[in-house]
This record gives sequence, structure tokens and C-alpha cells, in this order.
Amino acid sequence: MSILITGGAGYIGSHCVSALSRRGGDAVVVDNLSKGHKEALSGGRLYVGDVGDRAFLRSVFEKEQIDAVIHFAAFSLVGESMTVPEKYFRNNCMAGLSLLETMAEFGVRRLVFSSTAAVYGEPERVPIGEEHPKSPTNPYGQSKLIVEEMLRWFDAAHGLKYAALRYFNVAGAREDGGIGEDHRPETHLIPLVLAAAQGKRESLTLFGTDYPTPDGTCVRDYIHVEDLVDAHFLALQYLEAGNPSAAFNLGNGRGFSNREIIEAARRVTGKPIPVSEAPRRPGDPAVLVASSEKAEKVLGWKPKHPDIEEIIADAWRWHEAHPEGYGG
Ligand SMILES: NC(=O)c1ccc[n+]([C@@H]2O[C@H](COP(=O)([O-])OP(=O)(O)OC[C@H]3O[C@@H](n4cnc5c(N)ncnc54)[C@H](O)[C@@H]3O)[C@@H](O)[C@H]2O)c1
Ligand SMILES: O=c1ccn([C@@H]2O[C@H](COP(=O)(O)OP(=O)(O)O[C@H]3O[C@H](CO)[C@H](O)[C@H](O)[C@H]3O)[C@@H](O)[C@H]2O)c(=O)[nH]1
Repeated sequence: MSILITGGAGYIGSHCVSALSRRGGDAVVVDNLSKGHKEALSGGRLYVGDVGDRAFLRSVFEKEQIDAVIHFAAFSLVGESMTVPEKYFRNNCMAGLSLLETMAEFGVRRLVFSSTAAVYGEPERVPIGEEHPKSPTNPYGQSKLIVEEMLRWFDAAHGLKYAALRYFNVAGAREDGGIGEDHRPETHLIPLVLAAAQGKRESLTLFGTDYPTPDGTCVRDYIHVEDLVDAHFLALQYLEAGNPSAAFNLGNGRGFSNREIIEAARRVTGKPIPVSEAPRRPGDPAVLVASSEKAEKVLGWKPKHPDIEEIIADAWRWHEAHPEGYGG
């Protein structure tokens, strides 16, 4: 069985390709390498091209026997999406549509879609369940919600069954440190904290210390990338078993403040991590914590690495082994 993994050369996609190879599966990777790294691929057949290019996608579907698709390819910088929304609607919605049309054309009827906690916007209550109102506060989250809505209609019209997986904060790296997170630019807290620990940055800029949280900094729910990837295979099995399309939140159900993350990173690395306090980053909700009860009950998903120090330690191993990321 061949699985098409779009965005397979990116951070989460490359962990998925690696996990699929370990399971003896066959990965067909489509990535335009706009953000991804060829070096992150330890298996699978890479087709370099754009998901938005229908002729290119068609050629891949003609050549390969695709049974199901896991769709990671997207842009995901919340801040950038506020200033250049067109980039997000084009790459996430229009390229997404191109993929759905191609799947319908070739009769491929199972899709696991990378959605995000950003579809909920500022939460009315935490932990956030799947039924929580969706009110994105940025074009990135909006673009993912639009794709979720397109999926609903592709299911109704073409019988395309999907699982929309709404990730919370993804972190960590494969346990052997061989692949990891190398976003350019990097905007995520944990890799930036670790860059400060390595002395690659003078300090970590801490955005906002006046939130209505116990220590004044934002609270997030971190999920190990390997646990996240496991959920994709469970979601595929769920769809293969003939179950209806559904959305699932993926997090650990436990929040850590930004200060707690910095403290945990100090313990893990044994390094001082200088911090400079700065105003809030626009668009950041104070608290984002998932209820993943549905994924646990319906998919049988159970994170194996919920410990925040283990998540940070795995990321640290990757950063220490690859101080220049994939460029080193
Ligand atoms: N990292 C997180 O914490 C997080 C949280 C929630 C959701 N997500 C979602 O998960 C997915 C993967 O995130 P990531 O952190 O691995 O991102 P990433 O940027 O590392 O990976 C995305 C990959 O897709 C490729 N790509 C982008 N647009 C493409 C296109 N039009 N055609 C072909 N390839 C294209 C890029 O080159 C890159 O390799 C994204 O959809 C993102 O929105 C990530
Ligand atoms: O240099 C930094 C970087 C981040 N932060 C803070 O750390 C927290 C976490 O920020 P990240 O950028 O690591 O993660 P987000 O919670 O903003 O974003 C994550 O969740 C979003 C959903 O809300 C999207 O899905 C996005 O792709 C995903 O990375 C936030 O309070 C942020 O302000 C800092 O203080 N300093």
C-alpha cells in the first residue's frame, strides 16, 4: 500500500515518512522544498513539485498506486499570515483544492489532513474539545478551517473520507536525533529556547508577561512529534475500517507556561538560558490546552512521550548533533 505524504520533507512530514518506512510501508513524497529539506528524508520516493500544480500531481498519481494521502504541505507562520494572507489562501486552500480534485479524479478516498488548534481562535473554555466554536484569529487558522469545510463537501459529493487532525504545539525529534526541527525562519518556542542554550542566540525573547495565567506567560500544550505521527497511522486505520470522517484534537491535555518551558530547558540542557522580556506577540491566545479524549477513545491513541523534559531532551539531542540544522 502506497501512501502519498505531501510536505514529507518538512518537520512533521519527515518524521511521518521515517515512521512509515519503519513500519514497512511505502511512502510517496511530494514536496516543493520551499521549506523542507531533502536531507530529512530517510525513505520514500521524492517527487519535487507543487501540490497546487494539477498537471504535476496528476503525473504522480498516474505513476504511483496511491491508496491514501497524508497532507502536511502548507505554510504555517501565523505572524506572516497576518500581513500576507494571500500567500496562505493560495498555498493552503488553493493547493489543497488541487489535491482534493486530483484525489477525486483518481478515486483515492482516504485523507489525513494536518489541521491546527488555530481553527478555534481565542478559546472560550479549556481544555478545548472538537465541538468548541471555531473562530480563527489569523488567516493561517482560517485557511485550515476552509480546507476542513471543503473536505466536508468532498465527502458528501465524492465519498472522500477524511480525518482532520488538529495539532496543538508540536515539538521534539526522532529519539536517535537523526532528524528534527529546522524551520527557516524558526518561530517556535522550544527550538528558540534551545538556540539560546547553545549560544546561537544572545537570549530568548519572551513575548508577554502580563497574561491572566499563574506566572503571566502564555500556556501551551506540547505534543511529541513521534506521538503526533502515531495518530496519523491510527487515523488511516480508522478510515480504512469504513468509519465516518471526523476531526480529532491532538495534545497531551496538560499546559505549560512559557516560563515553565524555559525552566525545563535549563534543567535538560544544564545551560543558562538568558531571557529578555518583550511585549505580547499579536494574536497569541493566553491558554491553549487540548482535550484529546476523542482521539484516545475513538482512535485508541495514547501519547508515549508526554513528559515535557523528554520532549525537550529529544529536541536538544537533534540540535546538539546538528547545530546548523540540515545545512550543517
Ligand atoms: N509545527 C507545528 O507545531 C504545527 C502545529 C499545527 C499544525 N501544523 C501543520 O502541520 C503541517 C506540517 O507542519 P511542519 O511544522 O512540519 O511544517 P514544515 O514547513 O516543516 O513542512 C511543510 C512542508 O510542506 C512543503 N510545502 C509547502 N507548501 C507546499 C506546496 N504547495 N507543494 C509542495 N510542498 C509544499 C514545504 O516545503 C515543507 O517541506 C502544516 O500543514 C502545518 O500547518 C504544524
Ligand atoms: O521567541 C519566542 C517564540 C515564542 N514565544 C511564545 O511561546 C508560545 C508558543 O509559541 P509558538 O510559536 O511556539 O507556538 P504557537 O502556540 O504560537 O503556535 C502553534 O500553535 C498554533 C495554533 O494556535 C499553530 O498551529 C502553529 O502552527 C503552532 O506552531 C507563545 O506564547 C509565544 O508568544 C516566545 O515567547 N518567544
